[in-house]
Amino acid sequence: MAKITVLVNGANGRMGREVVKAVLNDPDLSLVAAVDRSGEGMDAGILAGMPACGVTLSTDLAQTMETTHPMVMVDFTQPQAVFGNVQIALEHKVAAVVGTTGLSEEQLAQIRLWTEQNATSCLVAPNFAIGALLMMRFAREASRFFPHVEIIELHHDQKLDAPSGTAIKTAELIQEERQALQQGHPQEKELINGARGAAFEGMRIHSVRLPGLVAHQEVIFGSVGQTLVIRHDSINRESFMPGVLAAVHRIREVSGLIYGLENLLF
Ligand SMILES: NC(=O)C1=CN([C@@H]2O[C@H](COP(=O)(O)OP(=O)(O)OC[C@H]3O[C@@H](n4cnc5c(N)ncnc54)[C@H](O)[C@@H]3O)[C@@H](O)[C@H]2O)C=CC1
Ligand SMILES: O=C(O)C1=N[C@H](C(=O)O)C[C@H](O)C1
Repeated sequence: MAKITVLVNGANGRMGREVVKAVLNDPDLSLVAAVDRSGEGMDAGILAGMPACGVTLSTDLAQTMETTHPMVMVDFTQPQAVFGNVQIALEHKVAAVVGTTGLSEEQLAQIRLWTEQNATSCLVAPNFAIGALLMMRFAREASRFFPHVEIIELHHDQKLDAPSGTAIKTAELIQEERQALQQGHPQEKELINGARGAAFEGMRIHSVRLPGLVAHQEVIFGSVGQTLVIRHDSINRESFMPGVLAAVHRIREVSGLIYGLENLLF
């Protein structure tokens, strides 16, 4: 069977380097291009801590697509860049696997249109760790019985967006299931701005940023005389790779926009 050819965008970043390594180690995938705004001309394999692979980093995504013709682009860049990157990929009829967070609902709607216009597909996955998908699924289920809930997400201090994409997706899933509820005391007042976290449909999301952390989330439910805590920890970035690889393998078997890895895998 022919290998799936892959372009990694953001190949010099924390996630991008891990994806390059995972693609190089997968016998059914072929890394044909690596793009990043830093590290131009460096070998992607070496940057990822592997032997040289002969793919050097470039900075121009469109031009690189036109010369290397990848089947799939994997994007782990940054919130301000991802929308434009996805447009370039889909207009070149390259299927996109997107881990970068920060896309708005309006942007997702536009991405859906591009997939339709170009007869291709795009997965936007706020979290590729299978344990995180289960944490979100369990939280959604628990909220049927425990409508009082707060989300605490904890990440490394280089993260650009808050709250995390995972926390937003978790809140959206909970919202689908739980009864409408404005939590907290109606007269509560913040003595310091932001003390109660971000408000989302009557629940609160809290963001912690500290060196030493990777990606962690607790969903805390409270009821009379009991609490339930659902927690997931990514202790390294390898935790995301089985999900990324599964998405690269499957993305061309589907069409349109898929939001959430669970909708491709489960
Ligand atoms: N969906 C998931 O499971 C996960 C998602 N993420 C998300 O992935 C994104 C990247 O995270 P990290 O790798 O930690 O960040 P990072 O800052 O380590 O890497 C981003 C890389 O993208 C490059 N870059 C930025 N703008 C670019 C552009 N316009 N064109 C080409 N390259 C560009 C940077 O030079 C950098 O090398 C973030 O949005 C983060 O939230 C991170 C971990 C897991
Ligand atoms: O920036 C990160 O690191 C992560 N970002 C994603 C998010 O915003 O949810 C996924 C994971 O939490 C790691």
